[in-house]
Amino acid sequence: MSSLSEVRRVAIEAVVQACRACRSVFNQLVTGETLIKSDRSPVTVADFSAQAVVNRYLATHFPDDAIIGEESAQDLRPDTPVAHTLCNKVLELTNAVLPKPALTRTQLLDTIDWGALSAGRSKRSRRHWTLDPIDGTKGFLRGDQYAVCLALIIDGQVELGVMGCPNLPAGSTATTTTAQDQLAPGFLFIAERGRGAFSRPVESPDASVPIQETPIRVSGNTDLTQAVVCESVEAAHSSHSDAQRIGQLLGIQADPFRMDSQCKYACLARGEADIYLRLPTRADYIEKIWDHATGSLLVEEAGGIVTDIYGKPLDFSVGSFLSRNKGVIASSAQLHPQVLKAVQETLNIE
Ligand SMILES: Nc1ncnc2c1ncn2[C@@H]1O[C@H](COP(=O)(O)O)[C@@H](O)[C@H]1OP(=O)(O)O
Ligand SMILES: [Mg+2]
Ligand SMILES: [Mg+2]
Ligand SMILES: [Mg+2]
Repeated sequence: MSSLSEVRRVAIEAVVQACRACRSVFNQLVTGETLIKSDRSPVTVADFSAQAVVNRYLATHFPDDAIIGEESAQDLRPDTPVAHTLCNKVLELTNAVLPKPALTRTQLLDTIDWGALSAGRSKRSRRHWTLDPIDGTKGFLRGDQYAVCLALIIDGQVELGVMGCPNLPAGSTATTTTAQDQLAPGFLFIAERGRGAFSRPVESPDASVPIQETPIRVSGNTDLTQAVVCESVEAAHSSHSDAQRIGQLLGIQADPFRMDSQCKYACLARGEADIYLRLPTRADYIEKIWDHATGSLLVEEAGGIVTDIYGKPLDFSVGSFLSRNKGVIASSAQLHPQVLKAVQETLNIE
């Protein structure tokens, strides 16, 4: 079994290289390189490539570990010109960042599907990874925020989380990203259960200078009138109208800031926002583990609390879905009881 420091090192390297693949795509992305999945959500060559890169690192270093990743290579496998073009593009991107030898087409497809192909392991294993290769694909396509999110789950508990946010500026809650932000290195966040949460640049502007990690903490603000709430850009992912009513009940003055992806958890963890609300828009939507595993550990290790709208901790022990939870409320430990109460009053939860 590898030491935790080795696991941490490999997870960071995998996410850094996946971020590199995403960045190189953004500058060249053309419409034909986006697919709409059966659930109507978009997926790009960058999502496939980032999943291939991370899975390759994990499969090489931890061949016995199971992986639950968001994407599958199903749309790249058909023997059609469209699938071939897409697949070649993913292959080129992936091989540009992975160590040699280069992957073949078949190896690429199997690497993307590594989690599913080795699914038997997740039943036997006490530990597995979960990966969202690009969380916030809509943000990515707009040139705004997105995150590469990797987490290690052992016995149903998230133990390690690494989140790469290539477009995230330093200490700004601006929702749109400037050309300058896209050129900056962005931020990478690391959380280890019981060992704290840290921030560093995704890459060093100067390869000869070692990258420093800085510990991060949630905000110490206890004045709700001054609190900053963050929520999804997409009203379909979190109810903006319920959040507005909750904000009024709490006496919050500022408008919420809207941002795609788990970057919201990172902004909370580094004290830039006070409250993250993810309020259900549909009774039948069940959150997926890869959308919350990394972010929730980051906030907890930075001193915050993460629950669902019932006040229950997120339960990562039941497969790919958070089927025992509904919505998310995250904030500092001081503010959480008041926020939860306002959410429950507004949503008529007994
Ligand atoms: N109805 C929904 N409620 C909550 N989250 C959703 C919903 N539909 C999709 N999502 C997920 O929200 C995530 C983005 O969140 P955010 O709004 O915070 O950027 C995506 O991973 C997306 O999953 P998917 O990739 O399967 O579409
Ligand atoms: Mg998606
Ligand atoms: Mg995704
Ligand atoms: Mg996601």
